[in-house]
Amino acid sequence: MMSTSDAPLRIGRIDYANVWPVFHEFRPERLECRSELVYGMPAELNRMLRTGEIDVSAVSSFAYGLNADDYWLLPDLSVSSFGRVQSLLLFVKSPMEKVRFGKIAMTTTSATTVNLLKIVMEKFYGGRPVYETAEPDLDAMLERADAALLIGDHAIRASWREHGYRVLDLGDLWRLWTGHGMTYAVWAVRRDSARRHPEAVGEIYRALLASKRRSAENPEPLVSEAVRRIGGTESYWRCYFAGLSHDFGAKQRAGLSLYFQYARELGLLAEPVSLTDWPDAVYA
Ligand SMILES: C=C(O[C@@H]1C=C(C(=O)O)C=C[C@H]1O)C(=O)O
Repeated sequence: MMSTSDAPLRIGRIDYANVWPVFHEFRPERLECRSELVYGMPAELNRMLRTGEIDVSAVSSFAYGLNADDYWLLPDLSVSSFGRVQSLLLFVKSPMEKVRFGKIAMTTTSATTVNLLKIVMEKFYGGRPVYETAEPDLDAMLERADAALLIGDHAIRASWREHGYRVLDLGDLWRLWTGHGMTYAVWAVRRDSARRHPEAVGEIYRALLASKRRSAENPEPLVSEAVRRIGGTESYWRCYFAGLSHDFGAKQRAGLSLYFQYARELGLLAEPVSLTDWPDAVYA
């Protein structure tokens, strides 16, 4: 399904707090072009961007890697970290000795982090666990598995509980083993949509950058909204947002390129991935 030229452009918004700094001040109704937001979990938006049900979206970087020939990156937007993220968490029930060759339950909502976990377990820890995907419910996952991977707000809420498990932060592990940062999500536009609507995509892109800039200057509105909508303390959310980077410069690109290289080495990706920016972004 592809949008026709008079249909509104559909913009995917990941329904997790990690993208708020880019979307918080973004108001599609104030734009000249017709556009609408579509909320979803990363895995749903990944699928919708692939089928053309949406035109531009924050998606898992792994999903970009799978479809790089059909997408362009909106430059300088990402969800990245240089170390600890606090929302990409492996909850470990059994000793790591057992987890390495045991069973790991992984949330259905992710594409980047499930493959990051495979890289960490197989390449760095020399393990070969069995993976299964499951709805993001920590107790149900750990009834049947030695460890469970949650991302986003599901991971944050679970980390606040008195759960008694050991917790590994995937951003931390990646940094520890590689020395690099990691990019979990990027903003991608379908090439066919961008060719049909370059001006609208430019307007949307400028508005996203402006929203990101405002949130970086003053994260306090995000912090209060997160406390109100999700819970936790102001200091938790200040630290959470400060630990994320929403830029996509040389350092983020280096970390993501290494991830794609390792994913290929493990057969998780069939082709090498090049990071190709939307060529008209220079005019936006
Ligand atoms: C930092 C995060 O990054 C995310 C992880 C994703 C993935 O694993 O596919 C996709 C988008 C982001 O939501 C997070 O979920 O907390």
